[in-house]
Amino acid sequence: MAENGNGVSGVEIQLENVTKRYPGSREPAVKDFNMTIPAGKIVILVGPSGCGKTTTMRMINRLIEPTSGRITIGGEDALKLNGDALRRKIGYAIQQAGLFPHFTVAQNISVVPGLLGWDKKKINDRVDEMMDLVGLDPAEYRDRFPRQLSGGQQQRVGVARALAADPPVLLMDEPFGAVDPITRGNLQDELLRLQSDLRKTIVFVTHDFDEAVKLGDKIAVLGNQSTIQQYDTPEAILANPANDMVAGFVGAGASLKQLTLLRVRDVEYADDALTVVASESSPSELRKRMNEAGKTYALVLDARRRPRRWVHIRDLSTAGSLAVAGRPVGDIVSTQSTLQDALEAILSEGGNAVVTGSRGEYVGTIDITTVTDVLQQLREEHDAGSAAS
Ligand SMILES: Nc1ncnc2c1ncn2[C@@H]1O[C@H](COP(=O)(O)OP(=O)(O)OP(=O)(O)O)[C@@H](O)[C@H]1O
Repeated sequence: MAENGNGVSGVEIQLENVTKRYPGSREPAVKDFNMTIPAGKIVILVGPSGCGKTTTMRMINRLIEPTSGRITIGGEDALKLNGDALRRKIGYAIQQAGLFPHFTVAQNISVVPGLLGWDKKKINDRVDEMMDLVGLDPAEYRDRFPRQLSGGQQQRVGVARALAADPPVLLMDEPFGAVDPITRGNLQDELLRLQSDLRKTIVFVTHDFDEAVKLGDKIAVLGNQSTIQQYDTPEAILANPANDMVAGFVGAGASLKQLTLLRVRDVEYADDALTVVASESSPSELRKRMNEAGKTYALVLDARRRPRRWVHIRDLSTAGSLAVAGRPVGDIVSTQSTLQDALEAILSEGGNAVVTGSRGEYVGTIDITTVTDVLQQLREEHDAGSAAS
């Protein structure tokens, strides 16, 4: 795919005065919709059930024909593109992956390249490349049928299929709606990782505001008939909801949600834990050091300085070696983790969560007061902001 500078392969989409009136309905499902979707960004459409999100999105790839209005994709009139051109330009991934049940994974991923008449070798290479991209080993999964995959794996195949013809635009309709929350979080992380390389223009529909905040460069909060209530960055929407409807959607936990926008590296975490490399010391030496430093807890590291165990000074009188003293470190966060992840780790650890650097090495610890201080500061900034406006 040709890139238009800065590694962006996506193109701008414009919707102008787009209306959809379904036959037999009195009111249009989408009324006079105007939006510019910037090239190479993820734009999320959120809003209550039935507000018109899916109708709006499907008009972009003409699965639904607009009643009136104009849609351009990279400057070209979408309503004038033929089927092949649309498929080349727009990938489409939906909830429950929408895979053909009697096609193998490879055949599913090959559908659009096949329609576009690519030769066999090119298609085969592309299948392997796409499977690697979404983290499925081709040797193992190529010839499986969808029913032989987990829900998360099916979604990955759905994304691979949508990307197979390397379209500049990707439409995703609740693509992770049908999987459990942990798999969903993983799929979201993978999409962000993919997008940092691919820089497609992605339009993504979801009910889930947290998902919107995590994934979106911009979020459009839609009301009935797809009326745009607010179209802005997640930060701006969280800090200043435009009206009561948006505020309701954002929810009372708005400042908590802002924790998903901040990373551990952005805050001042502590780096004063007493640490010891297990193979370089003994329980009695460590006890002496802890007494001198006035610490009741120490963190035992392995030879590569990765955190392994928490020990209380009491554990040291009975332990034979530091490799087995105390208890294993549980949830760990990295400097890249969001404060939301850090908060969960702190709660599950029941105190300090260990922070690691890029190679998994100890760099510090973070506790609940760090998080509550940040929340307090966000609230004060928000109050000052609303007082000023
Ligand atoms: N084929 C159709 N014929 C008639 N009305 C339709 C059709 N498809 C959707 N609608 C109506 O258009 C409106 C918008 O539907 P749409 O599916 O776009 O909403 P949505 O925001 O995506 O909803 P959800 O979040 O529940 O999927 C709804 O009132 C729906 O009943």
